[in-house]
Amino acid sequence: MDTIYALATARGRAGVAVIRISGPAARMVAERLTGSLPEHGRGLRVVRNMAGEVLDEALVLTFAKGRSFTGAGVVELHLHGSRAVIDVVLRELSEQPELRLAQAGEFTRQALENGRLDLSQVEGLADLVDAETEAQRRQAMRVMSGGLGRKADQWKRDLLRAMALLEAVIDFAEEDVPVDVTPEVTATLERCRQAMQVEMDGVVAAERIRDGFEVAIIGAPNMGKSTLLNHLAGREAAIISDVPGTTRDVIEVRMDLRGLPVTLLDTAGLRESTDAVEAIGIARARERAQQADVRVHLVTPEEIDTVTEGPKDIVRIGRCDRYSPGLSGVSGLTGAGVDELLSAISDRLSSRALGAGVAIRERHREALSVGVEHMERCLSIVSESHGALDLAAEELRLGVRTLDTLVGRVDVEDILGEIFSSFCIGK
Ligand SMILES: Nc1nc2c(c(=O)[nH]1)N(C=O)[C@@H](CNc1ccc(C(=O)N[C@@H](CCC(=O)O)C(=O)O)cc1)CN2
Ligand SMILES: Nc1nc2c(ncn2[C@@H]2O[C@H](COP(=O)(O)OP(=O)(O)OP(=O)(O)O)[C@@H](O)[C@H]2O)c(=O)[nH]1
Ligand SMILES: [Mg+2]
Repeated sequence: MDTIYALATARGRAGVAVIRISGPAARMVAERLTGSLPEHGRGLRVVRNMAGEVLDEALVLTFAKGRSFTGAGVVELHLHGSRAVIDVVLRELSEQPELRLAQAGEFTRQALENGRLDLSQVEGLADLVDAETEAQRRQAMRVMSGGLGRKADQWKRDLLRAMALLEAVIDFAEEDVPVDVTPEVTATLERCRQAMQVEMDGVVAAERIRDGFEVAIIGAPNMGKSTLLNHLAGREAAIISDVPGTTRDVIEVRMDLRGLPVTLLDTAGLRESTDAVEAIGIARARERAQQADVRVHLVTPEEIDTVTEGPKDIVRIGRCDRYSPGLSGVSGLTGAGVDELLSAISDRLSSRALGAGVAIRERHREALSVGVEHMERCLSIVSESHGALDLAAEELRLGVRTLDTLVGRVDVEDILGEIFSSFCIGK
C-alpha cells in the first residue's frame, strides 16, 4: 500500500488546517519533519523543512496501524490554517520520495480496503460530507454508521437458514425425510422479502432527500412570483418589474426548508404570448412545473377555484396585501402568508420524504431487487410438489451473493471508481 498525503481541511484561511499522511511510511516521513513523534499519540512539534528552517508549530497526532480512520499508520499535522503554511508544508511533503498526493477519496478507499468501512458506509460518508441540511445529515449518518450492512447481514442469515433447511432435505433419501421444511422455508423467505421490499420502496424518498426537492412557483404574469422567490431566497435572485413577462428563464435558488433540501424555481408568467422568446420561457415553465415535487400556484381571487388541486399543488392568492384583509394568500412584498406557505410546502415534502431507510441509492435498490427475484424463484420451486430443491438452494446462494454486493464483499471494483470520484481530495 502506498503512503499518501493531502490537506484534509478546506483550502484557504482558517484557524487550523489538517494535513493527513497515511500508509506504511507515514511515521518515518513525519519524524523527518518533526524531529520526533509524540509518544502518546499527541504532542506539539516544530515542523521543519529539509534545510532545517522552521515552517510552523503543529499539533501532531499519530495513529498506529489498525487504530486509525484508514486502518493504516496515520500522522496528522494540525497546522496554523494560512495559505502560506499549508503551501509550504504540502511542498515539503511532495519532495519526500516515499509519499504521493492522495487522489480524491483515497483515504476512505484505504479504510475500505483495510476493512474499516464497508461499501455502503463509504457511500454514507460521501453523503455526510456533502450534507447541507438536517434531513441529509441524518440520512447519511444512518448509512455511515452501518445501518444497511446490519440489515443485509440479517437478511443473509435468513437466506442461509432457509438454505440449510433445504440442504438438510437434499441430503436425505426421499423416503426418510424427517419433516416437511417447506413451511419454515416459505415463512422465512416471505418475511425477509417483505423487509427488503420496504427498503426498496424507500429508495426514491432517500434519493430526493439526497438530491433535493424542486418547488416551482407558477402563475400568470405580474402575480408576484419573482418577488416571492426573492423574499424566500433573501436576495435579489430574479428581476422584478411591473412589465408583465419579465421572467423568462427558469431561475433556481437552493434553500434549506425546515431541514429539507429544496430548489425553488421561479418561472415565466403563463399566458398566450406572441413573443417568440417569451413563448420559449413559458414552455420551459410548464415543463419544469410538470416535473416539480410541489407547484405553488399564485392566482387572483377570481381564479382561485379554477385550479384543480392535486397532491403536488398548493394554490394561494398572490400579492394578497392588495386585497381586503379577509382574503388570505401570500405576499412577497409584505411577507404576509409566507410562514404558512412554507409550512404547507414542508408538509407536502415531508410526506414524500417519508419511508427513507438505509437503502438510499439506485445501486441498493437494484441489488435488493435482484436478491428478491432469486428468493421468489426459490419460493416458486419449493411450492411445486416435486421441485428440484438443489436448484432452490442455488437461488438462495445467488441471493446471498447479491446481498454481499451491497456492502462490497464481492466484485464491486467497477463501481468503486464512480463512488470515489465524487469525493474530495483529503477524504
Ligand atoms: N482529526 C481527525 N478528526 C476526524 C477524523 C480524522 O481522521 N481526523 N475523521 C475521519 O474522517 C472523523 C472521525 N473518524 C475516525 C474514525 C476512527 C479513528 C480512529 O483512529 N479510530 C481508532 C481509535 C482511536 C482512539 O480511540 O484514539 C480505532 O478505532 O482503533 C479516527 C477518526 C471525523 N474527525
Ligand atoms: N402589492 C404588492 N405588489 C407586488 C407583490 N409582489 C410583486 N408585486 C409587484 O408586482 C409587479 C410584478 O412583480 P413580479 O414579482 O415581477 O411578478 P412576476 O409574477 O414574477 O411576473 P412575471 O415575471 O412577469 O411573470 C412588480 O411591480 C412588483 O413590485 C406583492 O406581494 N404585493
Ligand atoms: Mg417574474
